[in-house]
Formats: sequence, C-alpha cells, structure tokens
Amino acid sequence: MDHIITFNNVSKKYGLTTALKDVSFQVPKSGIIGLVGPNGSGKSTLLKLVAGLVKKSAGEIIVCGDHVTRLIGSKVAFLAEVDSLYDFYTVKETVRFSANVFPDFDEQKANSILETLQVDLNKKVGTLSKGNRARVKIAITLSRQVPLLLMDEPLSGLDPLVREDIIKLIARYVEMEEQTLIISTHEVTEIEPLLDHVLLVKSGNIMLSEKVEELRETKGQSVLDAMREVLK
Ligand SMILES: Nc1ncnc2c1ncn2[C@@H]1O[C@H](COP(=O)(O)OP(=O)(O)OP(=O)(O)O)[C@@H](O)[C@H]1O
Repeated sequence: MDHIITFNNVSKKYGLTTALKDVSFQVPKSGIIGLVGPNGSGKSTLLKLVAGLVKKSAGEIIVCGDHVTRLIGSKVAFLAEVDSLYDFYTVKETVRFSANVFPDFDEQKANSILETLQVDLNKKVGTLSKGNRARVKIAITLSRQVPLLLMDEPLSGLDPLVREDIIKLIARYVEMEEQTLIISTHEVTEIEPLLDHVLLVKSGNIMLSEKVEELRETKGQSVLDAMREVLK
C-alpha cells in the first residue's frame, strides 16, 4: 500500500454548511504532509474525518487500509486544536494517564522528550506556560506508536521561539521510516523545510496535492508561491 489515506468523493455537511465538497485525493505513506488553506476552508474537518471523530455525509474514506470507523483510533493519533489536558495532573501523571489510555503509548519516549525539553515532570499542567503546555501535548502525540499522526494547528498562538522549538521537535521525533504526519498550519513558511507533501484546501475543495520537491523542481515554486497562485 503506497497511500495511507484515500478519499473518494467525500462530502461533509454540518447542517446547512458544506465543509467538504465531493473531494477525492490520496496521501502518500510516510513523511510529513502540510495541510494548508485559509480559515474555514475545511482543514480541521478533513483531519477529524480521518480520525473518525466526525461522520462523513457521503463518499468513501480509507485510512491505513481500512474504511474509517471509530476503531481507527488504534492506528491514528490526533492532536486537537483544543487542548484536552487535565490541569490537576502533573506532567508525569499526564504521561502515565496516556500510557493507560493508549496501549501503543511509549511512556519512556514521552518522559525522555519532556526531559530533553526541560519540562518539569512534577509541575501541575495547570501551572505550565502556554509553550510548555504545547510541548506536553506534542510529546504525548509523538509517543503514540501508530502509523498515522494528525496535528491540527499545533503552532497556533505560540511565540516564534516556541514554534521553532516545536518544529525541531517534530522533525526529530517523527519515526520517518514508519510514520506519516499530517500537520495543519497557517505558519507555511516556518513549516515548509519539514514538508514532503502539501495538501491545499480552499472552500471545501482540495486545490493541490503535490510533492514539495515536485513543486520546487518542475515549477520552481515554494509552498507559499503555490498557495498564492491557487488562492488568488
Ligand atoms: N461543528 C460544526 N458545526 C457547524 N459548522 C461547522 C462545524 N465545524 C466546522 N464548521 C464549518 O465548516 C467549515 C470548515 O471548518 P473547519 O473548521 O474544517 O475549517 P478550517 O480550515 O480548519 O478553519 P481554521 O483554519 O479557521 O481552523 C467552516 O465553514 C466552519 O464554520
């Protein structure tokens, strides 16, 4: 299987709002995929459909060789834009809790990432700075030993130094040989050096699904250039 995600004619409506319109695309297996597009274009919806967190209205979604159901959670780690950490746990207890919830969780990896980042494991989550809270969220996601990692705007609301740190963390800890990461972001220029592939969404349509190298070599474009061309 050389594709980890296949969407065939997928639509998603929330009441009267159509968030995705009859989209078909495939995502290559392994590497880092940037999911980009303007506000409200359907990025979160696409990730939630892959993670089995919302139901499609029409079409077919295949992830890791299976039609998506709620059980896809055993193959997909999802870092939501909204934080679901418990303030009353210490960082160490948060890691322990994740190890109890996810059978695939590598507790040693999580503790080692957090120690490298100098996040105090004994601090309560509720007392952490925004940057350290984000680091905890990301360390936990990166410690799931699953084929597919999804991160919905992990850089949003963070200052440039923390963003840089988190981008380095992702580059270092995604198991490139075995995992695929899809990361939605508005910080296109910052994330571009990490990306193997880009998916560009606009008004519920996939406007571009392309290897970043291909963009550079055949069109001489950066991801930002491609976005400007498609979105103008
Ligand atoms: N639970 C919901 N109920 C109703 N409408 C929704 C819901 N979630 C998303 N939408 C609508 O679906 C469309 C796509 O939203 P989505 O959150 O997927 O976009 P996005 O690209 O992730 O946006 P952003 O970059 O602002 O986070 C928008 O019009 C949004 O208002």
